[in-house]
Amino acid sequence: MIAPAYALRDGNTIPAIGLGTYGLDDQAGIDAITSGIAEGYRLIDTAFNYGNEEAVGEAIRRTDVDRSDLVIATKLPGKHHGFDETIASFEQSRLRLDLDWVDLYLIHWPLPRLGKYLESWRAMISLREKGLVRAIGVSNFTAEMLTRLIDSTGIVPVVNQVELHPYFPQEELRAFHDEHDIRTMSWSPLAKRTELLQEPVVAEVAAAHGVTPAQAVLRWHVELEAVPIPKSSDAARRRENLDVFGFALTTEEVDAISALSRGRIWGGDPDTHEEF
Ligand SMILES: NC(=O)C1=CN([C@@H]2O[C@H](COP(=O)(O)OP(=O)(O)OC[C@H]3O[C@@H](n4cnc5c(N)ncnc54)[C@H](OP(=O)(O)O)[C@@H]3O)[C@@H](O)[C@H]2O)C=CC1
Ligand SMILES: O=C(O)C(=O)[C@@H](O)[C@H](O)C(=O)CO
Repeated sequence: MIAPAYALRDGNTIPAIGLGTYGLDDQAGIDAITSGIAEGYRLIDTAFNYGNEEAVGEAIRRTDVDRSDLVIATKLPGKHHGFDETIASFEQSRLRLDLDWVDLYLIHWPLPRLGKYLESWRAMISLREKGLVRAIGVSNFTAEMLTRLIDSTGIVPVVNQVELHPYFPQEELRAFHDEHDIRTMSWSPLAKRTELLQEPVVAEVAAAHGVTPAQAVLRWHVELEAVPIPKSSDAARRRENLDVFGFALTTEEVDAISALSRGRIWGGDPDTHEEF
């Protein structure tokens, strides 16, 4: 199963679902990511701070899928904010990934107290101009932070990757993204397999379509036109997660799942969370 793709505002494309890789490292991680690509994943989400960029690079070397058909996303860590630091950090990521170019480069967290994300954004613009990065975006940015980037540089991030799942549907931020043609990416789309998959409403929607609870939740992301990046170390679950394009939810089903909303779960408030 190959997911359809969305056009990004800069002309690049992004698959409608990707493979999260946090925790997929070492040999098991290489095997899982290699197998994920063979199963049909074309978007792979990693980060400097996941410590697995080499594993992702090895999986890419092992696959016979054309490099230009893959979208490899990685992220700048907080410890490397600043113009020169960003350029140097990117080069480390690129070498670890063993790639000529990175498809999507994101600022992982804004760290507003540090006050350097704008400098990093300017560095990312220059990396894109040099052709080392195809598309640039951010992660965990608020509407105010996005506005600051846009007003200061005139360059709009193509994506904002944020915590998004039925417990935290992010209506306001998604509306802001829509206004500015920023594609939403959903991290922890299955809410890290908490009780979400046991919620009665999720089970009802899943049963109505003859799919699993995880598929119902991932299809909910697709209906929101957000790009979920579920992580699974298990081949059967990875295939299940990708297989969400043969059915559609009604507006009522989408609304019923969104009604599970209760707010941010892991305390990763972009205004205060610091991750270096
Ligand atoms: N930008 C950011 O700040 C952040 C980005 N991320 C990114 O988002 C990705 C996904 O988020 P993550 O936190 O991993 O959480 P997810 O919501 O993807 O949940 C992963 C958990 O769900 C389980 N799981 C996966 N598929 C199924 C299924 N079909 N049925 C039942 N259980 C399932 C996995 O177990 P198993 O492996 O055993 O299948 C794992 O325990 C990360 O890997 C990372 O790439 C995450 C957090 C923050
Ligand atoms: O996984 C990521 O991208 C993160 O930003 C981390 O916050 C991660 O969620 C984590 O739990 C690190 O301890």
